[in-house]
Amino acid sequence: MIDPSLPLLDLHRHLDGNIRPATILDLGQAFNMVLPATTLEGLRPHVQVLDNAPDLVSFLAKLDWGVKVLGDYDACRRVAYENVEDLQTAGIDYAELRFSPGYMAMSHNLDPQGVVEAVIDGVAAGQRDFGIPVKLIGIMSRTFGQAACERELAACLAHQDKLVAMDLAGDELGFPGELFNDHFKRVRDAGLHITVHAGEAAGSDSIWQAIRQLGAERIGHGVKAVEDERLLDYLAERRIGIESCLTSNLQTSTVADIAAHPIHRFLAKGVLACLNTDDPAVEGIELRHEYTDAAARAGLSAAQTRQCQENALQMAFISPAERAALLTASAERE
Ligand SMILES: O=c1[nH]cnc2c1ncn2[C@@H]1O[C@H](CO)[C@@H](O)[C@H]1O
Ligand SMILES: [Zn+2]
Repeated sequence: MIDPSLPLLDLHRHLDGNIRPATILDLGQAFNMVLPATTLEGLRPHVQVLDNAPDLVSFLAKLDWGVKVLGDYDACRRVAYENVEDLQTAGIDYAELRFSPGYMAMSHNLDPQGVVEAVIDGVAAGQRDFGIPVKLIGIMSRTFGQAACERELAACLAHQDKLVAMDLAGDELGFPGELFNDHFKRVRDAGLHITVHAGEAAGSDSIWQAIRQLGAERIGHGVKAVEDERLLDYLAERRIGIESCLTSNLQTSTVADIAAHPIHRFLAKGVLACLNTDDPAVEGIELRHEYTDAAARAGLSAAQTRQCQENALQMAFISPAERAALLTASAERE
């Protein structure tokens, strides 16, 4: 359930995991590309998870067509802009949109730094037109190795004043966090916030690693924290929040069933956990679905979903004044 007197925040949302199927068709045509289908219905099974994927890497393959059609910087600008429009349609009051410039640049040999600029530009135009506050998080896609992540990091740091944080995403089992210790030292030196995808495909050790070696202040997914009581205590004490994504965790087979998701354990332990979408277009869901259907299936009460809304407000990479403004705006809506 969503409490309308509190703001609705999406803190874990991949901009490049939320490219509209209609836009994929349109851009595919504009760049003379052969897509697997020429109609929306035909394209859907190639860009959306219809049956749960057997594992994370198979799930992630569904994001590929979205970035394959990014033939120039205008295309990147367009998807960034449409992402802000989607926030308005979804009734979201504030979002942190994350993106992997190297992944977006890859298919057409774009310059990752040009992609960063186009995304910043498209989101700024979206904010002007739709009036939704948005912050950007740069992603290093671990799937493509250390050198590719160095290029992504350099592209992001060239515009670090326009980004609020850095993240590490992609194939967690194939590319453990240890490979990226030096990258995150540079992120810390730059003074950006840090959130890391951890404990999704790999176990609780990966979460400890993200906190102790990478400097994570928040954890994306963190499902496997439930294996380690000491870690749960540590997360609660240090107020390291968990960005939960219930439907995503089902679709990647991280959990067998939403009813088995550990979010209620996190909340019972006093861990700051909140609900998020992850890759809305690929999953075929929006944040409202997570707060209503998925939350109900996870066994969350109205008090607990309200707690998630409050936790998101605590976890967001915003100033006290920005937090107060979000609270005032939602209170006035009542
Ligand atoms: O649920 C997820 N877990 C791990 N990585 C993800 C997830 N969703 C998307 N990406 C990764 O994020 C980058 C694009 O923003 C890509 O590397 C994609 O594979
Ligand atoms: Zn994610």
